[in-house]
Amino acid sequence: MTAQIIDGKAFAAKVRGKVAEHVARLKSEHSITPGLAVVLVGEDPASQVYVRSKGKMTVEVGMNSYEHKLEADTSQADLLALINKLNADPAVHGILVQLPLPDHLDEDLVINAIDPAKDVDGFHISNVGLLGTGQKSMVPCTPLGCLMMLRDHHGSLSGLDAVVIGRSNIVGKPMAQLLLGDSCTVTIAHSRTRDLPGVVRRADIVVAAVGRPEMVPGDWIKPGATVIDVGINRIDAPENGEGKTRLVGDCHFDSCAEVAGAITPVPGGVGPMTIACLLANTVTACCRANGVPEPEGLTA
Ligand SMILES: NC(=O)C1=CN([C@@H]2O[C@H](COP(=O)(O)OP(=O)(O)OC[C@H]3O[C@@H](n4cnc5c(N)ncnc54)[C@H](OP(=O)(O)O)[C@@H]3O)[C@@H](O)[C@H]2O)C=CC1
Ligand SMILES: Nc1nc(=O)c2c([nH]1)NC[C@@H]1CN(c3ccc(C(=O)N[C@@H](CCC(=O)O)C(=O)O)cc3)C=[N+]21
Repeated sequence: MTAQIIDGKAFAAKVRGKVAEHVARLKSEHSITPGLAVVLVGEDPASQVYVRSKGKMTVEVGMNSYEHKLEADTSQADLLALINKLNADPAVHGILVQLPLPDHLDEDLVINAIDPAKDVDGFHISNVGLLGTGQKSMVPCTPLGCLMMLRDHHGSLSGLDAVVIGRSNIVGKPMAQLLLGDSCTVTIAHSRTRDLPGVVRRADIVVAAVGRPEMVPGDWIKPGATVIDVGINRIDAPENGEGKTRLVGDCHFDSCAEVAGAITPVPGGVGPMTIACLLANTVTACCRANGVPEPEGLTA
C-alpha cells in the first residue's frame, strides 16, 4: 500500500482563506479588525523565523499584527507588565508568548498571566480545564490542526483506536483530549511506555509528537492506519552539500508511507496547520470578545 499524502500546506491555505472571509466580515459589518500580539523573549534564530512568518500571515488575512521583541535578560516583572498591558488593550484579541522562554522566567506563571479569553495558544490552566471537561475553550493550535486534518480524512473518528506518542502540555495531552472528545479510544505513550512498537501497531490513528528524528518506522504501523507526524527536527544533510540541513518528522516517512493509509509530510504537514489555527483562534477570540457569532468549522 502507498499512503495518501495529507497536504497540510494546502489545507492550511484553505483555513486561512476562511479566516480572511471572517476578518472581512468583522471589518465591514462591525468595524472591528482582529489583532494578534506575539511576544518573543531573546534571539533564538529559529523562533525569530517562525515569529516573522506568523506576523506575515496575520497581515495577509487582514488582521493587525503586534510584535514585541524583548531582550533575552528581560525580567519576569517587565514581561508580566507587558502581558497586563496587552490584556487591557481592546485592539488585541489574541496573545501568544513564544516558548520556550529563557530559563530565568517562570513559564507557567507567565502563561497563566494571559487573559484566558485572549490565550490563542490554549495553554492557560483555565483553557486546559475547559478542554478537559468538554466545555468551550481556546484549543491549542497544533492539536487543533491535527484534529481538522483527521476529521477531514475520516469523517467520523468515533470508536477508532488512537495512539498519541508524547505527553507534553502543548501537544500530546491536548491532542489526547481532542481525540477523546471525538470518541476515539485513546492511548498516550511516552518515554516509559513498555513495548511502544506493540502499542503503536494497534492504532488506527498514530500521532507522533516526540522530537526524535524518524523514530517511528513503517513496521510499527498497522496497514491502512493514518499517521500524523507532528515532529519538526532539523538534521544534517551532507547529501545536499557540506553544512546543509533538512527537516524531518518523528516518523520515518518512506517506510511509514508504504504501510499507512494516509500520512502527513514534514515539512508541509502539521506545521502550516499550526499557524492557520493560530489565526483561526484569533478570529474566534475576537468574535467572542465582541458578542459576534463565531465562524463554524474553525474550532473544535
Ligand atoms: N508542527 C508544529 O507546529 C509543532 C511541532 N512540534 C514538534 O513536535 C515534537 C514534540 O514537541 P513537544 O511536545 O513540545 O516535545 P516535548 O519534548 O515537550 O515532549 C516530548 C514527549 O515525547 C516523549 N518521548 C521522548 N522520547 C521518547 C521515546 N523514545 N519513546 C516514546 N516517547 C518519547 C517524552 O516522554 P516523557 O514525558 O516520558 O519524557 C515527552 O512526553 C518536537 O519535534 C517539536 O519540534 C512542537 C510544537 C508545534
Ligand atoms: N507559544 C508557542 N506556540 C507555538 O505554537 C509554538 C511555540 N510557542 N514555540 C515553537 C513551536 C513550534 N511551532 C511551529 C509551528 C509551525 C511550524 C511550521 O510552519 N513549519 C513548516 C516548516 C518551516 C521551516 O521550513 O522551518 C512546516 O512544517 O512545513 C513549525 C513550528 C509552533 N510552536
